[in-house]
Amino acid sequence: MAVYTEVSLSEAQALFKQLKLGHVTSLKGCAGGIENTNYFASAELEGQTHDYVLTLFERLSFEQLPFYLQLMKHLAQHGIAVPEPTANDKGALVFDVKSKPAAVVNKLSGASELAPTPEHCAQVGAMLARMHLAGRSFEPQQPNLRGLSWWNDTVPVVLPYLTQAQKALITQELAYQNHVAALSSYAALPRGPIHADLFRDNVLFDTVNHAPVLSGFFDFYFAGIDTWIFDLAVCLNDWCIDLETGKNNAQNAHSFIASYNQERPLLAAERALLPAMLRAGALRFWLSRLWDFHLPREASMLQAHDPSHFERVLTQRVSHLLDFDTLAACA
Ligand SMILES: Nc1ncnc2c1ncn2[C@@H]1O[C@H](COP(=O)(O)OP(=O)(O)OP(=O)(O)O)[C@@H](O)[C@H]1O
Ligand SMILES: N[C@@H](CCO)C(=O)O
Repeated sequence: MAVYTEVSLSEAQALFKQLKLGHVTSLKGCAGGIENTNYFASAELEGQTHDYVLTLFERLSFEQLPFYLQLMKHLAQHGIAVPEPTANDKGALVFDVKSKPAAVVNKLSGASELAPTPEHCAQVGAMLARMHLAGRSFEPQQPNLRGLSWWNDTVPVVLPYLTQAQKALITQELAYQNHVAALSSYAALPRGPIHADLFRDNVLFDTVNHAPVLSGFFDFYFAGIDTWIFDLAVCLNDWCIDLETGKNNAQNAHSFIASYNQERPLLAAERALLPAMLRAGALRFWLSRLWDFHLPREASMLQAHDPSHFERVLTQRVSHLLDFDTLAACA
């Protein structure tokens, strides 16, 4: 149960009053999630009930949060289905609840799809592309804090915990990624705000007439400025991967890339570097999972995910350099 900090109805009431969201009629701790305290709240305003999520951030600070919340607000206001943070009179999006930074966003409907089909992938791919385009007019800058410089800092920290074969794989991959990052074709890639963690559990779908309808993306707290193709690669490494074997699911990948490409045609340089970015995405999550697993932070509430899954994905991505059929199909 992800309620690390208890919030009373009257504390929620005070915040909702400040935000002019009406009278809180229900407040329930949310069982999902492991990083933050989340409450589902309903509030009545002018005879209508609206549903919200009240989040108390257990890891991120008051200073770090505006980038993420402003990005969500910007995307929501540009027609992308993401939770929109509520501002107070002064335009602030982060508030103090129980000495923790807190925010209130609208609740998206639906549920995560943990066994996605090509139809789910098509909808996520299209909205990912639209999200990238909508992000072009977002001005605040914050790098992807889980990007190359974090990999360079963190690989040496996890090395002592690895077997010889794992050490070889991770150091060779890091060297390869440093090489890619130095290429002029990499420097020229289009970039902007990316989600950077858009896994199956960060997307919700409704069911309408027995068919899935994407209701939105959430959990933007690893977002940052990075290449759009890296964001696409992170998605392909989760939505289009067999979780048992780490193997590419070509049907899902084709659907994901084709619908992304329809909204925003990939540049030749992006196509050329996609295989390298698939490796980068696998390295990023293998590394963060190794780091969480072997070096749990003090008093951390995070339950580490299985690192070996992304070791398998990386191995697959390195040995099957490119799923040519998938890319060719969306050319
Ligand atoms: N805006 C939203 N609308 C609907 N449901 C939401 C929203 N935000 C969060 N949720 C629900 O709350 C659950 C927990 O949210 P989230 O995944 O952001 O938790 P977390 O603890 O912040 O992060 P983590 O994914 O790292 O555990 C989600 O699985 C989702 O079901
Ligand atoms: N999506 C990440 C968890 C952090 O949000 C992972 O699966 O390792």
